[in-house]
Amino acid sequence: MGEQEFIRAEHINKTFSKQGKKIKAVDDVSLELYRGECFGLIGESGSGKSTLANVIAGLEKADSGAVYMDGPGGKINLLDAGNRKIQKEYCQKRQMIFQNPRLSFNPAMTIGKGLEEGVRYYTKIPAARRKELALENLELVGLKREYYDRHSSELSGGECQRAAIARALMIEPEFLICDEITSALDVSVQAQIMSLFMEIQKKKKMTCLFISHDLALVSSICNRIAVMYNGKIVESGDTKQIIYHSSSNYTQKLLQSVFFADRETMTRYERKKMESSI
Ligand SMILES: Nc1ncnc2c1ncn2[C@@H]1O[C@H](COP(=O)(O)OP(=O)(O)OP(=O)(O)O)[C@@H](O)[C@H]1O
Repeated sequence: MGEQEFIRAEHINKTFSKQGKKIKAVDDVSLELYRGECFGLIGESGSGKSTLANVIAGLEKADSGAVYMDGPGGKINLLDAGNRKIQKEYCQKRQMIFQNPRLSFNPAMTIGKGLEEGVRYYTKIPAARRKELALENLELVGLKREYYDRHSSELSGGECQRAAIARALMIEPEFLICDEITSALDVSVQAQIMSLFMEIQKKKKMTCLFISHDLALVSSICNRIAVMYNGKIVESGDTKQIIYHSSSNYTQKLLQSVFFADRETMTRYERKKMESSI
């Protein structure tokens, strides 16, 4: 049976203006994600990954392009600004996890209340059940129930990213967008967060757009990847195919720097994952 399409971005363009200069952050990008897959988006810093993700998430307005998903009566364009109902429904289906987990939480609010925010906004679930849900999700990510009453400043970086994952799971999203979720963490903590993330993604069968500049990490968890450079997707498809038979000079350079030059500086976890993935 063929893969079932979950979301499709078509001809996305986004330009920023900075000090009178135009920066083409995303340049005519099209991308398709299958239901339940973890799709990797890689590329160096400034290549446009976050901007593309923000457009797909509905957090950034594109200059042009469309993002299609199944809706009542057929495909709907999520970028259709006129349709607030569609946008609210989509926001309930997707969640983002960012590089800096502390920014996911209001420092004045307890972790528990931070977890409950989305549920309070999107659903009519009563307060007692909201609290139960928050406690259940804290447990799911390996945090004790007492973290419910703590503040983000009282958590380590890794604990805070666990809490951010729990927060993202609260409204049971179908689609997770993960933007460099381990880059701000210590190497040993990165491995723990990655195995937690992979376990949850598989268990909940969520579709995921996983963004990272770390090709070794992405190739260890994603069967399909896209490589971005200068706002464009220079290559996309099967991860192994791209690693072994890349047709793009840029990907080849990226591969050389990650898999060969940096081999010595890789952590044992990264090396093991990379080697088992190719
Ligand atoms: N709000 C903004 N205003 C002006 N320029 C921006 C803005 N956001 C991004 N850019 C520019 O757009 C380009 C793409 O940035 P983007 O953050 O999408 O890249 P990235 O691949 O995610 O990089 P990183 O891995 O460092 O996060 C960069 O040149 C960046 O400076």
